Amino acid sequence: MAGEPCRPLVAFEAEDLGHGNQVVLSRLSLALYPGERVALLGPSGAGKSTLLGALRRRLDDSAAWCPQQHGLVPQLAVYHNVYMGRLTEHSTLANLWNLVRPLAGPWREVSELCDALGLTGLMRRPVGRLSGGQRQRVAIARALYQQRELFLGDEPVASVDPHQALRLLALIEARHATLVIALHQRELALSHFDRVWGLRDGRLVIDAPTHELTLADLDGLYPDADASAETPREDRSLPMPDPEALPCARGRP
Ligand SMILES: Nc1ncnc2c1ncn2[C@@H]1O[C@H](COP(=O)(O)OP(=O)(O)OP(=O)(O)O)[C@@H](O)[C@H]1O
Repeated sequence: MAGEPCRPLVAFEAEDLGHGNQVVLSRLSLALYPGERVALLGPSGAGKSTLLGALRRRLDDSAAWCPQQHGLVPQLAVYHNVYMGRLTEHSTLANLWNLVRPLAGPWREVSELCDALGLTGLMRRPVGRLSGGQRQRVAIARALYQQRELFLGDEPVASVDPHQALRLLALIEARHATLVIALHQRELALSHFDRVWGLRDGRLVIDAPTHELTLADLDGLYPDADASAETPREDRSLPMPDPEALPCARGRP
């Protein structure tokens, strides 16, 4: 109903996230709303993968997952690696048969995805014989093949050129209503996402719509960034929005 606050797909309220006894992100509060495209930024080790892992556990089967270490099997062909995105949807027998003789339906679907991702003609090539950028695209193809509403990506466009990064993001966006993507390209974060979550020093220090942010705000996340940013870092830490005040639009406006 108009005027009703929309419900987040997932929310954390003052939660500690980490590994075993090690807290990486302390007292983390954030919410992901339907339709949002979120760029997750922060220096190496800030906790981006840790947060994505926690989101993934909460969202379970509703999220397609494109991990940083692609998790591809180098000995297997591109087709088989992409097919693994939906391995659990088929019977063991079908999966075994598919290894020997690819199933017609999945072959056609994977082939279309590979064409869209610039992997035409590589369906039978073992992943171990691909370039880094090609492997990255296979990992994206496998995540797209899962056909979920939500996409979680850990630096899925890290090892491709800027032009290709745009194309890949467009493909991901076209197939998913909601995205959370870790990346290091700050300009891309501002130009192609609705919202930024910025991590630094074990905290979420930015949680804001991109139209309220500048490159200098994002530079402040990185200790090595140009110190010419004019605003002191304390002032660039943006408060959490009040979910009650947020109508449902493309995520929250
Ligand atoms: N499986 C793990 N077990 C224990 N500690 C871990 C594990 N994975 C990550 N860490 C630690 O958690 C902290 C955050 O790591 P994380 O991988 O989440 O950062 P990141 O922002 O994704 O970094 P990068 O940009 O380098 O991928 C680091 O100190 C890291 O050493």
